[in-house]
Amino acid sequence: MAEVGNYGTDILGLLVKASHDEDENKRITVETVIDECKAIYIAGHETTTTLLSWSVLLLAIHTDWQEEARKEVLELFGQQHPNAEGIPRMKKMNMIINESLRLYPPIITMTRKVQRKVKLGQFILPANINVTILTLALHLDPQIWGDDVYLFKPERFSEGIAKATNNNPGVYLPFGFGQRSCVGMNFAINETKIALSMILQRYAFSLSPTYSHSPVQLLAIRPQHGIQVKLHPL
Ligand code: HEM
Repeated sequence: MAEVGNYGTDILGLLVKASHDEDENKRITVETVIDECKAIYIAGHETTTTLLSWSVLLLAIHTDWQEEARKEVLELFGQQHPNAEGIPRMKKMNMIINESLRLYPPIITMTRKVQRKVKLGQFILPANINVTILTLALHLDPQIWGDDVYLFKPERFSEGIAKATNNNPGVYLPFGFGQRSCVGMNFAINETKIALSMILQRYAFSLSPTYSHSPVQLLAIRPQHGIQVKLHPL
């Protein structure tokens, strides 16, 4: 139990603490606390769920990578729950997640407001317009990724994101870029690694013939009819 006045150090605790700040100028309203909770819930739930779903689809199709991932999970954790020492050492899993996020970024566009008139390449952008960045178009550009751009090839990321993008961080944006990039990135990646590991420890899975491919944008890009896989207990 938290003591009175001690709200804990998780995000909710920090928000509640800020709503009780003695300095009126720093204090936030209860409405702001509620808004922030809604933002975190919405930004954090759909996105991670869809990443996990598309990763399962890709591994159900590419069973060679599923085997590679399972081998890594069993080497690191055996049948134990994934732990804090092993999770950062998951190289194959990282490659698979990076490639899933390239092909199926849950958030496919981002918007930035132009604060003041600025020259961007050959364009002059006036102040107060919104610029939309097409994440998906960048992720599927053959000039950046090569002619095999539509293929699931986690080996692109075998030497990290910088190498895969030729040191151009602006072409791979699953979590955005700059000061307003995703605050939940590490949390989401760890959560996905844990969930996938626990599935791989227990089941082999293959794509069901009833699956029908139909990505649809409902906030995040999600599979319209779900993802049906056949589970084979190990
Ligand atoms: C696979 C999972 C996720 C993906 C793909 C994702 C993607 C993104 C993207 C593209 C942005 C916009 C960044 C920008 O404009 O540069 C964003 C912002 C944000 N994300 Fe995530 N996100 C994920 C998980 C999460 C989780 C788990 C949380 C919270 C626990 C979260 C909280 C937020 C918040 C609060 C923002 C707004 C940040 C700001 O405006 O300063 N996200 N996310």
